[in-house]
Amino acid sequence: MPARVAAPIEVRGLSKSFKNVTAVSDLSFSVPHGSITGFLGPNGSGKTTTLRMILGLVRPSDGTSAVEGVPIRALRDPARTVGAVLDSQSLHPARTALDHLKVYASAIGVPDARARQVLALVGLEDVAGRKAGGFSLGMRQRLSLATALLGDPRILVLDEPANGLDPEGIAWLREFLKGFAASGRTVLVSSHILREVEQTVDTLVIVSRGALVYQGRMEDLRKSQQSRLLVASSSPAALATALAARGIVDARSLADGRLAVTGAALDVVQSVATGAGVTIFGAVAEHIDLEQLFLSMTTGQYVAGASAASPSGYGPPPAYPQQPHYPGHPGAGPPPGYGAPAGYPPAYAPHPQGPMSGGPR
Ligand SMILES: Nc1ncnc2c1ncn2[C@@H]1O[C@H](COP(=O)(O)OP(=O)(O)OP(=O)(O)O)[C@@H](O)[C@H]1O
Repeated sequence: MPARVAAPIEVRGLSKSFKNVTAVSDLSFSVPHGSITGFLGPNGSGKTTTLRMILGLVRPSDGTSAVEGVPIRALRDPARTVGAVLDSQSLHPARTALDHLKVYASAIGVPDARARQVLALVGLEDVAGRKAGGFSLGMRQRLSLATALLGDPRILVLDEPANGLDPEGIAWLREFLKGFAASGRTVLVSSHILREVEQTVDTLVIVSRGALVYQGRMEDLRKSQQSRLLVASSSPAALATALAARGIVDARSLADGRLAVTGAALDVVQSVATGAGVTIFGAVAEHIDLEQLFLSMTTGQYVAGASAASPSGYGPPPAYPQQPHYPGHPGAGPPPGYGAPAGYPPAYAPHPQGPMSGGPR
């Protein structure tokens, strides 16, 4: 029997509390080899803390994490194994892109020539001699990524790399990551916006309040989306009764008088209506998009799609507007630094972080 190949990243029962804040709670998941795994969750749901624990920068309160089967500190060649971009520090503003990379190249023991190679990989070769202080956010993100690539790692860990990028930057990142994974390598990328990574990731780990709410393939999540028919008829009550008699029990009245029917095709609804003497005036299919599904998983809140007249009767009763959830800040709204406008205040500036830099907190 072939030996079991260790997952690129595996966490088991990982937990972290900061004083009275539980940031991560009994979290287990594994990142499949060759995947682009999206690590999704709202602000404050414990993503950064988890990534920092995986990278050995935060000491777990409980549980374990492994990179290619071993704790990160036991890796023989960490820079060749995993490259990371976290958002904790800023680039030195007075240092050129090339110099910045050379400093890191020397720290991890790779030749200076690699600095130019990674600049080319991220499309920054033309600005190699420019100071990072004058870089746009997108350029800084690319430079951070270039730094993470210096060791030619098999695994990339990226914390919200699309944050603040324009659509062109996001498209570029998507293609870059797909190319990286297509070469048999693995990506773990966090985001608080599913739509932002929807076209990039093939596997999902979704967390809410520090705990796992979904792990699986993107494709399976898509398939699990149920669409419903919004039916306008001469008698919604009679139609609901007739549908129930045919075993179609998920039919709910909407505030606008339509019936929302789940689990039946239009021709079936039409034939049941005809049999019951009910006239159908019109029907539209409502599709729940993934972002709404994501919101319902992570906040317990269902937000109606644009095509829906009303969300009533669908999922948990929505209370509009609903406060986002910030663990550790019950009812207090966002903690300082959260919900910051687009653009990177210094505390959020991305920074490539070699897995061995800094000690665990
Ligand atoms: N060093 C720390 N000291 C105290 N509390 C912390 C610390 N780091 C994180 N937390 C708290 O832990 C919780 C999870 O934070 P974390 O940054 O891991 O979430 P996140 O999902 O990455 O959020 P975001 O998307 O906003 O970065 C939050 O309530 C946060 O305030």
